[in-house]
Amino acid sequence: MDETTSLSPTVSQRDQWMVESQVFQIYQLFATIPPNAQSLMLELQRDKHIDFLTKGLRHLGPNFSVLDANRPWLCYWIIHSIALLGESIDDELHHNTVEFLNRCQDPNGGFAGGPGQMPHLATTYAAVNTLITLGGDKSLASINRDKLYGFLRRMKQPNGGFRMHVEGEIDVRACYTAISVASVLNILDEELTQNVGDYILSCQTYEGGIAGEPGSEAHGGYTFCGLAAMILIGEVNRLDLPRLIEWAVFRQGKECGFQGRTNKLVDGCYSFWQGGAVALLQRLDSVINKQMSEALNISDIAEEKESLDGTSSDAACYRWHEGMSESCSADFKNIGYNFINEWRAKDPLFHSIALQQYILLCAQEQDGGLRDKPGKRRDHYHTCYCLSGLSLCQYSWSKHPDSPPLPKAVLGPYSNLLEPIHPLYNVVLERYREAQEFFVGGS
Ligand SMILES: CC(C)=CCC/C(C)=C/CC/C(C)=C/COP(=O)(O)OP(=O)(O)O
Ligand SMILES: [Zn+2]
Repeated sequence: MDETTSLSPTVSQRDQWMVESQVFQIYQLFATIPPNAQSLMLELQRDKHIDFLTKGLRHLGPNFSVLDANRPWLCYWIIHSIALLGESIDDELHHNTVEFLNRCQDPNGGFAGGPGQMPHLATTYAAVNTLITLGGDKSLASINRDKLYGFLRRMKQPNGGFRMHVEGEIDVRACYTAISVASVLNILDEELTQNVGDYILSCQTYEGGIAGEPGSEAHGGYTFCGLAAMILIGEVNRLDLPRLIEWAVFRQGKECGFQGRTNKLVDGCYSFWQGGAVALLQRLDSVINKQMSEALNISDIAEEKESLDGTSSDAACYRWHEGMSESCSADFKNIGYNFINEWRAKDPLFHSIALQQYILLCAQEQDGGLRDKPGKRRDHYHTCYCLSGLSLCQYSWSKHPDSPPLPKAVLGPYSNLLEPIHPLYNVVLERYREAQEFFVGGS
């Protein structure tokens, strides 16, 4: 390779520079305009977003036929976004959505991507979260929990993981969606949780993040899924949390938003997947401190032992992981179940104002809807996950989910404030509480 070839940029470098230049142009423009114009630029276009979302729930054009096996997802992305904005849909749309999802429910349990299709864990998660978000007895009672439990058991694999559907892939998404619905519907038991922790642990990579499957690359989407699932089953202390934090926080770059994996482009949806993982880690203070102090003690002991008998520090590190699972599991077993009440938040571990800036200035379309990055088109998926990330940012300093954030925590006018979410399930907190009352309190 001659010198010229070695100096020419790679395709990924060019893509990165293009995105940086588009983002910085927006920030430069923002910096040069008067404060009242800045305030307008930072305003969340609530009415336009509601308009874009409600239209999508009533009618979608022929281009959407590619999402025919994802119809409960469209319901979730849209209805959750509307709930985050503090609004709800009218009675007729509410009724029609419950009826539609009921037609997606398989007689043998689980929800399919559309009526007559095969049940799938991802669309089951989307349907359950939608019905919880809609709320009300009719919506909540429409979920056949006994049959759903049977579906989850059929998807369970001997290695601890779950399959997405019959003969489908086994991955960390499947673990999260199965555990999340079982947990929120109060049907989680030992048969479902058995060895899930081993499977997820086998997906934590040398970088510190979590991959979709053992041996793959760490990715924000799977990292959120793996971490949330580990919290829900009370085994989060088994992950190497200091490395996970380091990997996750360094995914926020100079564009102010998050990337999904090392050396890839910023994308608004990772405001939730990565921002959500960091928000969860922020609340695991005591587990992380315990891991760190145990690591220090162990490495002191390891050094001493190595000087005595030449045992390698790798072996000591392995023992540290083994020891952790025994010594901590009793203390932290309940952390998943009590998570929302234990809201012992520290200051955010990510730059919350910078992320809000990316979401409002780069991901928001002034005509409604949010997107991946400047130059891309709005869509319902990115609208949902950009708004979910924005909500996390706004409450990231709050010591308790019920205390409204201080104005300085909310970038732009205070009217930008969204509803708080439960960070493990990504449903609006108030709707989660109603579901808890229905599935746990009442039964
Ligand atoms: C609950 C549930 C079903 C969660 C799904 C989580 C999730 C978003 C997983 C990401 C999947 C993935 C490998 C995307 C990479 O896409 P890419 O290569 O186009 O994007 P990138 O360049 O940003 O990595
Ligand atoms: Zn995206």
